[in-house]
Amino acid sequence: MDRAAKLTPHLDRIASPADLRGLSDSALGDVAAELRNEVIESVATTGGHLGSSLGVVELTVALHAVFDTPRDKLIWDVGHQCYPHKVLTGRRDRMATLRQEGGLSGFTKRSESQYDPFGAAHSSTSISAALGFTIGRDMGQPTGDAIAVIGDGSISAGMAYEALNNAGAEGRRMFVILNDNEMSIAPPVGAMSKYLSGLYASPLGNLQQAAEGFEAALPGPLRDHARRARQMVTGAVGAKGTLFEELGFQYIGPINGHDMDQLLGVLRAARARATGPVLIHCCTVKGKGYAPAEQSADKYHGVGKFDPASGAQAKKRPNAPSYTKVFGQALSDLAANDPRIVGVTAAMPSGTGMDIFARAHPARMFDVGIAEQHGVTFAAGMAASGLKPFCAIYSTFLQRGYDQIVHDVALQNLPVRFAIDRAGLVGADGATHAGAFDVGYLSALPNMTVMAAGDEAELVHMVATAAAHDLGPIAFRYPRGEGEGVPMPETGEVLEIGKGRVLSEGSDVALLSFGAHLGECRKAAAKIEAAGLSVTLADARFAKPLDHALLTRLARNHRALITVEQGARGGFGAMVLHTLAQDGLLDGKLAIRTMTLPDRFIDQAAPDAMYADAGLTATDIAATALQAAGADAEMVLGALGA
Ligand SMILES: Cc1ncc(C[n+]2csc(CCOP(=O)(O)OP(=O)(O)O)c2C)c(N)n1
Ligand SMILES: CC(=O)[C@@H](O)[C@H](O)COP(=O)(O)O
Ligand SMILES: [Mg+2]
Repeated sequence: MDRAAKLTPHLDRIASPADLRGLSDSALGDVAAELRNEVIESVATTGGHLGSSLGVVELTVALHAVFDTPRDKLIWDVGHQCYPHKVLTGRRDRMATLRQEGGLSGFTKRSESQYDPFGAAHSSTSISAALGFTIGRDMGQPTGDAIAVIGDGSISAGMAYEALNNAGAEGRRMFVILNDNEMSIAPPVGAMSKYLSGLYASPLGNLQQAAEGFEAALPGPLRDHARRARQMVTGAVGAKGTLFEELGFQYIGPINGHDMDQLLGVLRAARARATGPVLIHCCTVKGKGYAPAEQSADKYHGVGKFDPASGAQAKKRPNAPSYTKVFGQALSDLAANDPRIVGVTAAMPSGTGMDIFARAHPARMFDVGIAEQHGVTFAAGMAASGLKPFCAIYSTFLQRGYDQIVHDVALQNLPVRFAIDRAGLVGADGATHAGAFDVGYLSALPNMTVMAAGDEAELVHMVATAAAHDLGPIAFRYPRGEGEGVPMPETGEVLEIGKGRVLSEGSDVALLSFGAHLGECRKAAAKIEAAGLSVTLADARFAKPLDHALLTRLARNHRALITVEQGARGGFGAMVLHTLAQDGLLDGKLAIRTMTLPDRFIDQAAPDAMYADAGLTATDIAATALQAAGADAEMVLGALGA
């Protein structure tokens, strides 16, 4: 993109936030206007979280202009709205690398910049982190004020209340900016959303807003008198404090988060006067200033590359249905004949396919907001009542509800069905969103059944199996994106719990796949056979309970047994090792290798590149198998086409 052609004279002068602090208020407005266009043009070439970023352009400029970042700690909740922040904090020239291998993260990240004091991506952590920094400041650490910017969706999560509760009680000076754009990924749900809308619809709210606007325009001493008068009036009419004031925060707002004068006035006043925790309620528009985003239902929450002139997104034709769509449709079909099936999502109906289910069964899909902990125990209550709840939560976000899975579901042996999307490596969202740990953290639980779909047809069978399984909790995992393009069954067959399947018989090497790396294992098998060894390829289907008969057969009849999974150590391969040891099959004759994700976090890249980085390509699998089977180096190199 030819920068000269874009004419951003004001933005060009901003090498760091310090350069904002010498500008006039109107010049700051000019920077914001150019910054918005910069974000649109940049995300058009990379894709990413456009809507949220456009909603905080003025807020970002004002926060960096008023506060002394990086000494003052600006903490973005989720961090998906941080693109304007990244442009202003020295990363403008790297925005073209956003969410790509070796490039900028799509979220804030400590290792990326001193202006990113706290990493994010999972929501609702910013107030807790800000309070932590505040304690640090008060105990003499070299840090200034802490400012958490949290959205109306993110503030619906329990963790945010834990933090508000604690911060309100601590009573220490810190700032929370509630960025209220009346959107989560989908339109917001929950009583909190209604409450916030009420705050700026209330007559008092409007009066307060008018008074504050008037106040902010007054010169210093007069402004103090006006403020005191307003507080007396609101006090006199017995104005009920907002929830936030009841929790010990000074509440300011609602203010217009796109009005630079209001923002600057309120932030300057708050910074000058705050002696305790302050919450500034900022009303913004998700996708602000870009018609295609403002007009779209999801406000361009997450977009691919697009034409900035029209907003038209580059749509590539899928080769196969996505696992998400296959799940949503399979569940909808089953629910048509089973009134006990209900669905639960935590603010991600479209991401999980629960939107498909909701269109078919609107009264049976429950969106609990960003509240995975509540969602799991809510589903447990449904199961205890006799319903068949399908709790559809991404692997990475399910981590948020782990104790609820242990304590409320597994321990009580309640038949909650967990539909775990985004299992394995997810690509552009990087390490924070990797679905790496669910197999380990679920297989460790008594009563839990853990499945993984080898392809999209297997997913249909697993949905049917889960629906039929009333004996206790059951989970099935599947990756982000398209399936393998295999023939699809008319309906799902109910699988025998704990039984795997053999896809091809051999005698030298056994490849035991768990989940969607089955395709890569097929390619590896071909390479191993090309090297002259015969291969048994099996799909375990279950990590718990394991198929002991299959394991015994593979262990007894092969020189080498290789397990492969799209997950971290401590998952499927570990379960196999436990079982082989218990079954006395670790006799020293069998060469065993467990192929997992490595013991490190893997940054964003295309999924194939991430799996290559993880050492899980077909070539890696073949090399591992051949070496385990005692093939000489020449044979291995030959097989690898090296
Ligand atoms: C624990 C967790 N659950 C779900 C998500 C997925 N997610 C990312 S952004 C988002 C919506 C956030 O809404 P809001 O805080 O209002 O921010 P906005 O996008 O409106 O700026 C969700 C659900 C997440 N990042 N973390
Ligand atoms: C910011 C966030 O956490 C979500 O928007 C997430 O990026 C969605 O992931 P998918 O794109 O895989 O649905
Ligand atoms: Mg929002």
